[in-house]
Amino acid sequence: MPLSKISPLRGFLSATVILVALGIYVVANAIQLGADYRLVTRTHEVLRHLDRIETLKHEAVAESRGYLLAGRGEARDRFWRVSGELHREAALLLDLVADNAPQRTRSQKLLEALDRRLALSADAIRTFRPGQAATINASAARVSAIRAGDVDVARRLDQLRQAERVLLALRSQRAERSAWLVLLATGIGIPLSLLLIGQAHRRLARENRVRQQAEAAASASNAELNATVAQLARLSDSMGALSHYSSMLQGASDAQELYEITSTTFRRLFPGLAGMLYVIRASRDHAELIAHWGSPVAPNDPSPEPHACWSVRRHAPYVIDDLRQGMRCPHIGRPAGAEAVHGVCIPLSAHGEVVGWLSLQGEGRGHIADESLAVRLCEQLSLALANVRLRESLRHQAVRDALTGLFNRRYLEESLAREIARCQRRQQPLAVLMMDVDHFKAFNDRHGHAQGDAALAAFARMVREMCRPEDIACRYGGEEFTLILPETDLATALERAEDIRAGAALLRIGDAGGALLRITVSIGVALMPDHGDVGLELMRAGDRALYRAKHEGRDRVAVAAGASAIGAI
Ligand SMILES: Nc1nc2c(ncn2[C@@H]2O[C@H](COP(=O)(O)OP(=O)(O)OP(=O)(O)O)[C@@H](O)[C@H]2O)c(=O)[nH]1
Repeated sequence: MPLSKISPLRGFLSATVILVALGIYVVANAIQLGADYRLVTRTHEVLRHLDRIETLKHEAVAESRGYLLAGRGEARDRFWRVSGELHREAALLLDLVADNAPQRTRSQKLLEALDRRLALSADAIRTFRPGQAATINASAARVSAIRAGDVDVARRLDQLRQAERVLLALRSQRAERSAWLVLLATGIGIPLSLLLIGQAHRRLARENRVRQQAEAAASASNAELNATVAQLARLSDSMGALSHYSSMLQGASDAQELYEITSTTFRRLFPGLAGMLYVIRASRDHAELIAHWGSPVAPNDPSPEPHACWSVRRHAPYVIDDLRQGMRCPHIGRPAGAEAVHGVCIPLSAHGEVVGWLSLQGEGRGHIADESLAVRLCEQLSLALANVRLRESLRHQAVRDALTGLFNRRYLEESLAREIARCQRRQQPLAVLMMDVDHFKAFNDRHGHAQGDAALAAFARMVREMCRPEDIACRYGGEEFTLILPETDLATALERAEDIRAGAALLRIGDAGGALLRITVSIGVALMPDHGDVGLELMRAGDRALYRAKHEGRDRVAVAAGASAIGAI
């Protein structure tokens, strides 16, 4: 298997095994080398002893000859002393070669040869008599034995030396081989271990890198997943908020409720932002700030022109990164503080027409958070606004007279019955004024139908302006009008009727030629409970009083018959 394919664990294990085996081998070889060294040292000692034995043997022989030739006693004494020393050396030699049987045998034989040779010299010394030197020479047999002994000793010494030298060579060779093998094993084992460790380290580093990359990828995908989950949660919250807002808007009965729901919803969903809700008036000449929430960070025009907002001009949300520097909508003033203010204006469009806009503003620079949610909320608001307007318009059409804007006859009959019941419950009076424009046929004939319409509208406007909020002004039909005055007694009713009559007489209706036309009205007054307890009864009584006012000369007020003290004014 190539080294690069070995796993890091295997690599480290193999390197450890090699290093341990190498260590054991080196220790074993060191022990062997130690033993070899000791043996070599001993061989040198043996050789030294052999040299010493040879030297002592030569000394002993020389001393014996000295004694035999010169008869000096000192030479004889030295002979005995050297002989003793020679024996001690020989004993030491035997000790040194005790574990080597052949050398031991050779050493014993050398010792024996020495003993024999020294015995010859000792014998010659013992038999020597001063002045008898010539006798020695005469003993040829002894001389021959001495020479043979010398040769024998020399031969045995050589044998021992040869054997020790062979041993020395063998031991040196073995020690050298051991050292070389240690070197070889170390030279191979250590680089191989290092290679394995390096390879394992490299693989480990690579695996570490791969693991780190995998961990980084896993953590990135984890973060991505978390972000997606958070986004989904936000989306779900947004959808929930949107759905709740939508259902609340659908339940709203009028525009005012829409504004309140919108204000509450935006305050909750966009807590850091101030909101301004503008609605363009039906006349489209200006917009009106009809609701606001939060603390505005810039001044806002309460009644700007519709085109004062860029979102209306562009029919799209308009983001302002910083109100201090960017292209502000003209309806937003310059923020007073030094801090950046960001904002967005979102148009409210329904059925292709912009009906208003929502302006959101907050401290700091940039886009508002969750702008898309704000846009979708505004879409819902636009639809709800259009629906409420449509509903109000239909309701208006159903109960209002188109020419005068007053309530129509159907509404009159419904509300009269309701108001009578209410006043009866509270034991309060209720007055009904039946009003009719005098000689209106003649007015029409003289000035035209359009002028007639204008006169009716002008009269209706005047009546409406003179009404209290609880009064109900209606066009009964043609040029006839009815005014219901709840909780009004006869005296007050007559006062109000007289005010209307006088007001009508003061009306000036301009014709095409610039002339100012005048009208007068007659009014009949009936009172609940004096003239009846039901609507029809009261209206008939009022009608009769009106007829009387006409009959008595018009431009006057008459009270229905049966009323107490007050008669016609
Ligand atoms: N211009 C205009 N005329 C209307 C309207 N409705 C009713 N008229 C007219 O009002 C006139 C009512 O006339 P009459 O009922 O004869 O009464 P008058 O002329 O007002 O006379 P007196 O009520 O007796 O004073 C008729 O000519 C109708 O055509 C309307 O909506 N516009």
